Amino acid sequence: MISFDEALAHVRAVAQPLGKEVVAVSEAAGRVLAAPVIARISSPRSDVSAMDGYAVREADLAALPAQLGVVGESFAGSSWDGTVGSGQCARVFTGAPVPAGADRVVIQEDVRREDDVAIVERHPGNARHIRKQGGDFEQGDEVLPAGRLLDKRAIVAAAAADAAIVEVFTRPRVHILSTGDELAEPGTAAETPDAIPESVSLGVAALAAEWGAEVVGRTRLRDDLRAMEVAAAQAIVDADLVVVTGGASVGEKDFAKTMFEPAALDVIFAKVSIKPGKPVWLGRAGNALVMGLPGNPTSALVTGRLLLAPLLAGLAGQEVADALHWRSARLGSPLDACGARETFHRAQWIGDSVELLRFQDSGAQKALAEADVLIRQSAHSSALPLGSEVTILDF
Ligand SMILES: Nc1nc2c(c(=O)[nH]1)N[C@H]1C(S)=C(S)[C@@H](COP(=O)(O)OP(=O)(O)OC[C@H]3O[C@@H](n4cnc5c(N)ncnc54)[C@H](O)[C@@H]3O)O[C@H]1N2
Ligand code: MOO
Repeated sequence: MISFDEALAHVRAVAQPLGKEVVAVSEAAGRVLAAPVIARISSPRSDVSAMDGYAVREADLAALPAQLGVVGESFAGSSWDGTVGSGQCARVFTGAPVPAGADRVVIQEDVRREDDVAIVERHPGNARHIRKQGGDFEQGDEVLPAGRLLDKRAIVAAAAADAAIVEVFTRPRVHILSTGDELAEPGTAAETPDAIPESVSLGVAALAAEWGAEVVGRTRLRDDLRAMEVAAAQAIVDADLVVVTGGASVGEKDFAKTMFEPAALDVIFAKVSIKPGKPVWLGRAGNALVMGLPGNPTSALVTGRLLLAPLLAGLAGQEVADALHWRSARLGSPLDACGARETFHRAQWIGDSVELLRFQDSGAQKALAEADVLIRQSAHSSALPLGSEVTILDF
């Protein structure tokens, strides 16, 4: 059995971007840049006011009160092209270009207006309230590098660079096959003895979308090998990555790998020394990758988080490491010594420490919803008292 780090090395080796395409910036949120975004304009485009008020000359504030003639008005979107001379000022609003001649803005709360005269009675302080031209970025600057995920913050920067289109990596197409005679569509299990709601594929689909995939299919299969082979043959044509849930272990009807044998499944790894999720596997069939997750819901979501998320990150153009930001936290409950498998405990933030959930069963579903983080504990490591520092991953 291989270790988690060895499994991750296999994932890294196959997690290469699939292709590139050009999309409208308005459709690009959640995608990964395949080329940098270069600014077509500077931001701000010129020196602009940071406040609503009056553009004045600092020298005119040397003797107070200052009485300044209002000679123009500059708005964001329609500037005034005049010049503020000595003893003059111009009305300006937030985001409006500061007229020539002026070197500071006095906020309107510090100005008394009498007809066409603005009166400044007390010195308004040192803040000039002017955003310098190019203070954020200059025309021609690289605003975002290739490889950057266009999250809610980066998409603002891309649009601010005046990009109508961006080059992004194609999204991996994922088909999820869930296996098991006991599985029923949620909402129909109660009527049939021994049936259970098929829950796992919904979580895997949500995880896949979160990591940049396009979920092209979600199919529930009975443990009928012939029908499973047909579904497998179709899925590897329609998708870049097929995720199979369940049937990963050694049961008589565990056909998750067998169903891909007519498609010449090449197994990259099978079984990883982790708890939960030991039966997780990865292979290739035709042009598609195939990842098998254990059927136990907590095992499926933990292995999905640990191995599927990094695989998808890489296929979608990010780094595998982007999906695994390990950090440290304090234990809010003691941890027993670890067994032979590296363990990923489900835990919850309580204040500023992480507490183990009481129910650690790999079949857990309600407790799964309560797990904020995974605590990583090395195989054979000793027990840890409350307050110890541990390595965690957002779940
Ligand atoms: N003799 C052994 N038995 C088992 C071993 C082993 O090494 N030797 N490994 C155990 C471990 S660890 C795990 S994890 C499970 C994984 O088994 P499978 O991947 O074959 O999963 P199934 O048997 O199909 O299902 C397990 C469990 O999960 C429920 N399930 C399955 N799919 C779904 C779904 N889509 N939605 C909701 N629930 C699902 C299923 O009903 C079972 O209760 O094997 C151990 N056994
Ligand atoms: O790996 Mo299984 O998930 O321990 O039950």
